[in-house]
Amino acid sequence: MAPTISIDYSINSTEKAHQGRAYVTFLAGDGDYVKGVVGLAKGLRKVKSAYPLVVAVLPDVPEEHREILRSQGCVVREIEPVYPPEDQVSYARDYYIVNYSKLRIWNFKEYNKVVFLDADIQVYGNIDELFDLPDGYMHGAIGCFCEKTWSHTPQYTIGYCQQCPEKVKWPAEMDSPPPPYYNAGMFVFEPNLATYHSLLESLKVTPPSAFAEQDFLNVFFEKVFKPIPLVYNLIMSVLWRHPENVDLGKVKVIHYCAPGSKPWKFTGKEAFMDREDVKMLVKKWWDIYDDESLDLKPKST
Ligand SMILES: O=c1ccn([C@@H]2O[C@H](COP(=O)(O)OP(=O)(O)O)[C@@H](O)[C@H]2O)c(=O)[nH]1
Ligand SMILES: OC[C@H]1O[C@H](O[C@@H]2[C@@H](O)[C@H](O)[C@@H](O)[C@H](O)[C@@H]2O)[C@H](O)[C@@H](O)[C@H]1O
Ligand SMILES: [Mn+2]
Repeated sequence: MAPTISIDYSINSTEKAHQGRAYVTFLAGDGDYVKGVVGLAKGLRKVKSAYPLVVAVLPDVPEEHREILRSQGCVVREIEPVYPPEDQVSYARDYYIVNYSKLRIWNFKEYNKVVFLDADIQVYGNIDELFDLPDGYMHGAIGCFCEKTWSHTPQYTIGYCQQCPEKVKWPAEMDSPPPPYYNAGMFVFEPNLATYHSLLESLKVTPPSAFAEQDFLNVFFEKVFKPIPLVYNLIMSVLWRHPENVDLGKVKVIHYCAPGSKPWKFTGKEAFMDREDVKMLVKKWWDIYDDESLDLKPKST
């Protein structure tokens, strides 16, 4: 009688927890941001990330682009757009209105922990440890108020920045300084249906503002926001606004959000784009994007 071999298909609790983890990015339109997602997929593969990259795509992302993403191992998931209430508002950049659709990822309930990354982000060091950050918080890296995009704010007017709160003191007559404000290009959270519905309900009564969903998320999660080091989301402009806060050799995540810094449309003509560190980082991005050995199915040599 052949021995019966019982195969244990039960997975251990660690593997089970890890199964619910994913990197998520967001793609809208039929333009070149798809190159950002391909670069991100290859960058995550290069640093041997243990979790899949899910791409939340708006309906206007063409099937051809979705196929490219699937061929790079991405999970492509269509989401419906989210629009803020109709209102007169001048966004810091006209297209920011599209970014409210990021809110749909709180409905990705098949995942219990998500690291969100903008498509103009590249990961140069493994960041899987972010999934072990404590539950119940919104983890993110604080941004910078020194770019012209902030010229409409009191902090910009008085020269205050959270990256160097001692440099220009917040005047007592202006009450308290703004609470820590994170850049919504990278954050760590748990999808949750109740939170998702609360976000959508709250958005219905929140007038849109210059930084669209980034402003909205900062207010919504203010009480549970936990800052994490800049190494996990270095806003490129910090390189020249706060060089004392950056050790580029230790940075794991670069966010190509400075005007003119998107690698796929880099001309080097905008302000600060002729810097050696910027040109090096753009080349670094292209080296990964063009590296065929990082394709999901490397072309047979
Ligand atoms: O036409 C667009 C505009 C934005 N995005 C997505 O929305 C994110 C936020 O926009 P962006 O990164 O341009 O804002 P920034 O960080 O530069 O202010 C992008 O990274 C993409 O993931 C997109 O896919 N298509
Ligand atoms: O829709 C609003 C966007 O606002 C943020 O970008 C801005 C903001 O961070 C400013 O602080 C910087 O000055 C600026 O350069 C940068 O582009 C997020 O990166 C993006 O994902 C998205 O949320
Ligand atoms: Mn971005």
